Amino acid sequence: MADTQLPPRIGIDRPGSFSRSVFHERHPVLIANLIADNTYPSHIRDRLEALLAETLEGTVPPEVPPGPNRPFWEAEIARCVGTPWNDLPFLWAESYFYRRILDAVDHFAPARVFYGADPFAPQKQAQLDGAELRTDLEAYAALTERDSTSQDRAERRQALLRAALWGNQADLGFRTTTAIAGQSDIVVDDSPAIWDLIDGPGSGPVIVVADNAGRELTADLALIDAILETAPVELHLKPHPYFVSDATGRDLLATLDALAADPNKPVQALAQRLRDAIRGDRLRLRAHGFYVLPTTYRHLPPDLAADFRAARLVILKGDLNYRRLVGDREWDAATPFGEVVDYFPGDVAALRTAKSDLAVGIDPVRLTELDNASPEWRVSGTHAMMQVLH
Ligand SMILES: O=P(O)(O)OC[C@@]1(O)O[C@H](CO)[C@@H](O)[C@@H]1O
Repeated sequence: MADTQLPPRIGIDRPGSFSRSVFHERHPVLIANLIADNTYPSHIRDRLEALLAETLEGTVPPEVPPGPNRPFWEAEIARCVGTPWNDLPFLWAESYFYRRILDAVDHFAPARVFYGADPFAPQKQAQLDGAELRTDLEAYAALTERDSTSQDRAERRQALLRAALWGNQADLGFRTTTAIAGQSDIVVDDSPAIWDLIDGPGSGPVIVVADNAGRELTADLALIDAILETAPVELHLKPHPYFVSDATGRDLLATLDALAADPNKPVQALAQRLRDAIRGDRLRLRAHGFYVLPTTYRHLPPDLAADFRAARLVILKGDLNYRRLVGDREWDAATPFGEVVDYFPGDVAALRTAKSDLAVGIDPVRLTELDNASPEWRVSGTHAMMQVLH
């Protein structure tokens, strides 16, 4: 589909909309949490509160916040300076908001005390230490202990894929103001095609573009371990903190440590296999500046496009990757997935729990049922989808 045919961008101006609630209801709690969780001196707390006030009532200032991708942000801010936050596109505004948070807490300020510190680390660590993750790991241990027949193996692989899918509920940005109300439904399930691509011919890797640290990354790593039985894997991570719990390289290392220290032997063995795979370059790790930009996958940098083209499958995890894949726009949810993402350079699978207004590729009859039965299904995190283009 050509750029000119795309529907309008989702904004944050409409009263009562989900996107507006993210800025006007979620972000005040998010900033309060940052201030409560971290030992920030008053000037950093003041900056965070001023940023929040600016996003609620102010306009985009001319200063370019420090950090990577500077030329990109210089051009974007030159274009948007003076624009009221309320008139910005949702995805752009959120991406810029998180960069401004990192500026406010001195994340990119060399020689300052909080240089490089992750403002969301206390929340991420609490999830790594939490009871929910312990339960996940018990379930993993039980699942992997009874693997003898080929049917068991197929069931185990499918269980790991589903765990990685539902792991996306553990997103701490979403949980800032929303309690999870269970796992209701997989609205689209293209999982047979996912396994066919993973097990298919060719020497290219499966690329997994991670989303959240903690429980989601743990489930992703268990899935990656299963994929490694048939294909090399490349795990793509954020180069710096973003959208609260997005996984960085440091989060990966902390997760491997947590798995290695777990009392369950199968979990310790998982950590060992993953570490061996990293040492042996069968599991490659990559961070890329593209993953912290508000642009969509339509505008991939050439190096990532080449990697995606050479991969046997690209698995995009989570809601934000979905928004960037299909475009954060007012789609008719019945628009075929393949029509929307036909631009993608290779085979791609999107695994997300629905936590924002947009969806595509939903069967029209199913869509009517969903809209009638639970009007909040697009934003409640209780509905999931696994969609494939190949
Ligand atoms: O990418 P993720 O972690 O699945 O979700 C990102 C998210 O928390 O951010 C947006 C609101 O800030 C929503 O799209 C979604 O709820």
